[in-house]
Amino acid sequence: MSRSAAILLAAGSGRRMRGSVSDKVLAPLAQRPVFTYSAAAFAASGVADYYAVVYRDRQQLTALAAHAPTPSVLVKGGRTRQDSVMNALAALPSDIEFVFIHDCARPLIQPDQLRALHKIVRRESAVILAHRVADTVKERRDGDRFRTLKRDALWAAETPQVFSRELIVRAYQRVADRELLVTDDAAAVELLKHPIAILENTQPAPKLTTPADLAWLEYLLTRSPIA
Ligand SMILES: C[C@](O)(CO)[C@H](O)COP(=O)(O)O
Repeated sequence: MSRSAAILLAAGSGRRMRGSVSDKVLAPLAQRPVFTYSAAAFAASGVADYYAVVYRDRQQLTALAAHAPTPSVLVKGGRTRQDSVMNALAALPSDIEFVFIHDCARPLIQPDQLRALHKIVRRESAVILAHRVADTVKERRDGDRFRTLKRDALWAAETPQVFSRELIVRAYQRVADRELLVTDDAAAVELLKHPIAILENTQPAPKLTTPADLAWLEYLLTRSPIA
C-alpha cells in the first residue's frame, strides 16, 4: 500500500496582516488557532500517514508542536514558500509516494475534499484544488496597456496541491536549477510540462492574507450550511 505525507506550511511571514496579529496561523479563529483547522481536517480524512509541519521560529515551533497531527516532523521554513517546501520534501521518509502540500492559512479545507484529491493523485500524479475566476482579469503589459485574459480558461489555485513524490521533487529541482521563483507548487510541475488535474472547489475558501480575511473566515466557519 502506498504511503502519503502532508506538508503543512505555517512559516509564512504574515507581512500582509500588517501587524494585526503576531502570528497568523496561530491567530484565534472562532476560538481556535487557525492552524488547528487544517490539522484536524487532515487527521479526520485519514489521507496522510506522515506530516511535515513547517515552522518559522522557535516560539512558533512550541505552539505548533502541541497541535501537530501525528506522526510528524517539524521542519524549519526557508526564506520563501518554495524554500520551505523544499526543506519539507527533504525531510520526508523514503517510502512516501504521494505528497499533499497545504497552506495552513487556508483553514476551510474539508476531509471529503482531501479524500477526493487523494483518489485523483493516484491516477494523475498531480492535482490541485482550485476555483473558477468570477472577475474579468486584466494583465498589465506595459505602462497603461492591458490585455484581457480569457475568463473561461482561468482558475484560481488553492491548496492542497498533491503530487507523486517523484514528480514534485523533480519539479523543484528544475526550479532550483533555473533559479526561478514560483508562487505555488503546480507552477514548478508546469515547468516539466506535466499535466495537472483540477478538483473544482465550489465553496468559498479564502486564504488568510489580510486582517479583513479573519472576519470573513469566521463567518464562513460558523454560518449554517447553505443547501
Ligand atoms: C499556493 C497558494 O495558496 C495558491 O493560491 C498561494 O500562491 C500562496 O501564496 P502566499 O503569498 O505564499 O500566501
